[in-house]
Formats: sequence, structure tokens, C-alpha cells
Amino acid sequence: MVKDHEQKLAELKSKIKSYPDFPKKGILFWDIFSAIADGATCKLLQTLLLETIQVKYKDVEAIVGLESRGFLFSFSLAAALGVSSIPVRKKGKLPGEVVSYKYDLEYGSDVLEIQKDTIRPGQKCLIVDDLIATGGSITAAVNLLKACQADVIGCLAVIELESLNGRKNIPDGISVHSLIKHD
Ligand SMILES: O=P(O)(O)OC[C@H]1O[C@H](OP(=O)(O)OP(=O)(O)O)[C@H](O)[C@@H]1O
Ligand SMILES: Nc1ncnc2[nH]cnc12
Repeated sequence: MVKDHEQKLAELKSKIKSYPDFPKKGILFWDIFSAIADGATCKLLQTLLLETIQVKYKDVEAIVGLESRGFLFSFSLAAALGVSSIPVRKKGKLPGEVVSYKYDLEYGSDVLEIQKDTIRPGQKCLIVDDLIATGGSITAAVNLLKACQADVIGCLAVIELESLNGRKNIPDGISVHSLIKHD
């Protein structure tokens, strides 16, 4: 039987384990690695992400992955589509000339960086990550790409924690899509 999209999403959802109180008390940790340890689920996840890109983001020219779990998807999707794979990393990890963006965390701040010569003004970029929680990381990546004059066509995550309303800070007009929603 050919599985339809909703069945595939339900199957993927059932494969992602959660761990209470990791990495600290009160956090329910959704572990993408538990799903991709299984080869059939790797393939299912790749198929679901590609189907989404073909429907919603078919003009994409670069897949931008957020350190580190976003890299699981940015290379494989870019390779399948034959488009650029570009990493956004935490400060001090990328060689050459970088563009930096400082953003606030609950306590303190952090800096994301991208290599200047990997991105060109107007390039149609899709940001990918495993999970949107507070939305802080993905919002900072949108702002970093905007500072590079890239055309951010959307953000795509495997999981979104809806109760944290991480979408609220993502600039207006940026499409956000997640495969699986949890509270
Ligand atoms: O929406 P937010 O509140 O920003 O949280 C989501 C981010 O947190 C996790 O990354 P983390 O910084 O833990 O790094 P890792 O991928 O290297 O584990 C996750 O992979 C997202 O990038
Ligand atoms: N609850 C969570 N599970 C997995 N990764 C996360 N990153 C931020 N919050 C997370």
C-alpha cells in the first residue's frame, strides 16, 4: 500500500523518543537521533522533508543548517536537490571572513556566524533545523541571513514545541513549517 503524507507523518512522530528531565530538570527532550538510528526512518524523514520543499519551497537555492543538529538535514537535502548547503555556526568555528549576529538568550547572549563568501545577495535560502523551541536560534539565523541580504524563503523544522510559541519572534513574512507538533 502507498502511504499517504499523513500516515508517514504519524509514523515519523511515533519514532521520535522523548526524555524527561534532560539535559536538566523540567525539560522534555525530543531526541531526533533516536529516530534516525533506524534506516527506514532516515529515508522516511528525508522523503517528508523533500516533499515539503517540493510543495512549499521549490525555488530554493541554498539550504542553511543550524549547528549542530540542523547539519543532519542541510547537507542531505541540498545534495538531493543539487543546491548549496550552508552552515550557520556558533562564534569562532568558521574560518575566513564571517558575518556575525548577536542575540539574547534567557540569560546572557550568543553569536551566530556564517561564511561571507558562501552566501550571495538575493539567494533564496531555506533554514532547516531539527526543532523549534523558543525560536531564538531560528530567529537569529533569519536575522543573520537578512544582514547578508539573502532572500529567506522559509524555515523548516522536524519538530515544533507549540506551547513555547517560538514563531512569535520570527520576522513577519517568513514562512515557517514543521512536520511534527508537540505541546
Ligand atoms: O528554538 P530554540 O529555543 O532556539 O531551541 C532550538 C535549538 O536548540 C537545539 O540546538 P542546541 O543549541 O541545543 O545545539 P545542538 O543542535 O548542537 O544540540 C536545537 O537543535 C535547535 O537548534
Ligand atoms: N525540548 C527540546 N528537545 C530537544 N532539543 C531541544 N532544543 C531546545 N529545546 C529542546
